[in-house]
Amino acid sequence: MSGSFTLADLEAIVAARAASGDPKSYTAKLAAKGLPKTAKKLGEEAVETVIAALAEDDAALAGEAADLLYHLLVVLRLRGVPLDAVMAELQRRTAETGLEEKARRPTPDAGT
Ligand SMILES: N=c1c2ncn([C@@H]3O[C@H](COP(=O)(O)OP(=O)(O)OP(=O)(O)O)[C@@H](O)[C@H]3O)c2ncn1[C@@H]1O[C@H](COP(=O)(O)O)[C@@H](O)[C@H]1O
Repeated sequence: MSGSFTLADLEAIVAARAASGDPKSYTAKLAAKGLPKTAKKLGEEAVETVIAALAEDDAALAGEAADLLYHLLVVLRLRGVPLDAVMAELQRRTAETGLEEKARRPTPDAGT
């Protein structure tokens, strides 16, 4: 059980470790590589999560999802986007259904 541990708690850990310069910190090492490398890593974790969702057991999927959320928080940190901004957007979307929100999105340019 995770108790009261939240993504906001992990966000604070990520912020502190990214700024720590601690040679033993994976977060510091990743942050030092910069946004392009970290974003690429996030993409890899997303693919690994998809593979786990389709072909692995529940524990493997939970592990890959944890890797994905952690790497997302590192990317958000490097971009200076607080988790609160993501949560505010998700909360705003609760006012309507996903399909209603989708219908309001700009349609892709058909090339005309
Ligand atoms: N939640 C995580 C977390 N999830 C995944 N990972 C790391 O993400 C990496 C993903 O593994 P991969 O095999 O995909 O990648 P890798 O080959 O190890 O790394 P690359 O060389 O590919 O970059 C592993 O090294 C994991 O340890 C994490 N590292 C840190 N945290 C949290 O961050 C805290 C601080 O960690 P440090 O910054 O290491 O002190 C920890 O106490 C945790 O709470």
